[in-house]
Amino acid sequence: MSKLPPAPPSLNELRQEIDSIDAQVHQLLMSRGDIIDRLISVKQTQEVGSAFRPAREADMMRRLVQRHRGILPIDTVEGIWRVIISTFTYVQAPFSLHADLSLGESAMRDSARFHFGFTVPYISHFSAQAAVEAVAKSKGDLALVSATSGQTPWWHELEAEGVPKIIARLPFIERADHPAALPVFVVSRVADSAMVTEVECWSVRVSGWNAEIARALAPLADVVVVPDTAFDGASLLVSISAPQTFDGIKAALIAAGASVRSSALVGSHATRYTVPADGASQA
Ligand SMILES: C=C(O[C@@H]1C=C(C(=O)O)C=C[C@H]1O)C(=O)O
Repeated sequence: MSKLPPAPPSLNELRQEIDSIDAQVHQLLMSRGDIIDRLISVKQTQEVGSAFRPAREADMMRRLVQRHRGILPIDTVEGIWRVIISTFTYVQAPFSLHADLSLGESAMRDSARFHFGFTVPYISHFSAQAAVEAVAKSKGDLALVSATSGQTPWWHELEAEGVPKIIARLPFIERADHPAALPVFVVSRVADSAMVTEVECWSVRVSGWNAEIARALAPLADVVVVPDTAFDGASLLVSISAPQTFDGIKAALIAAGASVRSSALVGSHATRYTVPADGASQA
């Protein structure tokens, strides 16, 4: 006599399993919240501007993607953790997001909501300059500005000591079809020790700027350019990753015929991290 195969679980049993998992996930989130009070005192969150720790967050997002398996889309996992991390940062020290909408509203709003959720207050500005100025006047607010184009050299506001700097580039995890793919710089005031310095962002003012110089620079660094009438030249925001160095970029600019009038480090961020279509990730 052959044995009957075991009966499949009933729908009710499967739903009980899901309810039990949901209760555990919720319990774990509440336990995560219980750590915050202790974290605030150990980390001295109140003393620097923002509780946002870009180095830690970039590392957490990379590890999340590396360990992910199964049918849940990576977009969903990334979005859930962005909301968890941002909201926990917010409950440590409330902050607002100042988004520059001058290059389009919907993609910027999607980026803000995907990376920071709906609890963090969202404030619209009609220029990058205004968003960055609002952050400069605040203790720990964040500005979101385009990382690839600009209408004004807003990064001049970041040149002095003690002012906000570029602290991150979003999305943390780049890939084709990212639901919030707009390249965005996050500008804020954070503790120096919390900065991730893999990619340096330099404000460089040059005279004698032309298409040939732009072509010489293109393979060496990512550059946002706006005309600078005062110098009959251009204001550049140059993102430099190893093995390139600022001195190397400066030498390339001079060799191509530009004069470098001034330069200042205006921030830094984690190395861009890309997940190719087949799922394996690479720095
Ligand atoms: C919890 C911290 O503060 C923030 C919140 C984080 C989180 O919720 O995991 C991580 C980094 C910080 O932006 C921390 O510094 O570890």
